[in-house]
Amino acid sequence: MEYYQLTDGLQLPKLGFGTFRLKGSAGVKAITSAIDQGYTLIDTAYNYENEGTVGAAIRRASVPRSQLLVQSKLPGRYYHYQDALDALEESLHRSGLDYFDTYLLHWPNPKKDEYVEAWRALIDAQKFGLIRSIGVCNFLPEYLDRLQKETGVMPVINQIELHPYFNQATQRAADEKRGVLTQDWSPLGRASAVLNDPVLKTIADAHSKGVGQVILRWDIQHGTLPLPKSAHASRQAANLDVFDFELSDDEMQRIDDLTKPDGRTKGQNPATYEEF
Ligand SMILES: NC(=O)C1=CN([C@@H]2O[C@H](COP(=O)(O)OP(=O)(O)OC[C@H]3O[C@@H](n4cnc5c(N)ncnc54)[C@H](OP(=O)(O)O)[C@@H]3O)[C@@H](O)[C@H]2O)C=CC1
Ligand SMILES: O=C(O)C(=O)[C@@H](O)[C@H](O)C(=O)CO
Repeated sequence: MEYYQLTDGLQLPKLGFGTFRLKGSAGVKAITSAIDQGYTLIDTAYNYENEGTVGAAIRRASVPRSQLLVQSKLPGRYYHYQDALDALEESLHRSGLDYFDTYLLHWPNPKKDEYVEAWRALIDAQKFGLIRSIGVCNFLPEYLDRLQKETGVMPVINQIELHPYFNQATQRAADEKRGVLTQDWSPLGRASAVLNDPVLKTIADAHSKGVGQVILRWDIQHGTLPLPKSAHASRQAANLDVFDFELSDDEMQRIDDLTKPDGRTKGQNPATYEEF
């Protein structure tokens, strides 16, 4: 595995595991399988209602907790300061963990305008030792700058929707300029049409790889960290097996050219979409 170093010093693997919709005993089985196969960064969220499932999988897996990186997220309904700390403690309790390695604000919800207060809670939770690194999801450049301006602390991670049909070139550059690592949610486009794209298929065939593997390799060569989810051991293994080939500049460009202005999978524009 190769690693990124966050600006606060924490190292993250270049690829992690998404867990949205992995719940209950089937979820425990799937997440245990992912860890046993080599995933060390596990992405969950309060709103996935599966932090207990993630904790159970970690206790069953063959890798000690100290060698894993667990990432969860604070939902928008808990952005008042004390609510945020209480929700974080509840998430830790549900997962049976003493700390999260990384912890993110889930959505900016700009109309509600509470994300700065929530950010102050994360800054303090980090000081209390409940979280190692703090970040955000779905933050536009102006929201990142506001956090820096009002609290003096820039997030180290911004997790955003990113796949070949919505490649986020502008947001990626904005994150990089600010020293923020971009993580990619729905990197496989939630198993939508992108997985059958003919350009991706041609490139995949040229490398004797699958389309999913080409997408994840493209993410990593852009310096971002994809979080593919799969309930199936064989796909989990395939999605991790992306470190033995390299896309050429021309192939990278051909994939970049697939982006579409309205390429979001569910139209969730963080300037207008709100989630609590
Ligand atoms: N911060 C945020 O706002 C958000 C964060 N996330 C995070 O990002 C993670 C990933 O995004 P997600 O929306 O789950 O979607 P993904 O883009 O990871 O796609 C998951 C889908 O692709 C299928 N799949 C996985 N691997 C392959 C493969 N190699 N070939 C073909 N199909 C495959 C899966 O099926 P199967 O399971 O049957 O294998 C599943 O249906 C989430 O699980 C979550 O952790 C997601 C959305 C928003
Ligand atoms: O999965 C997540 O992390 C989300 O933020 C959700 O909004 C997800 O994108 C979704 O599709 C909810 O319908």
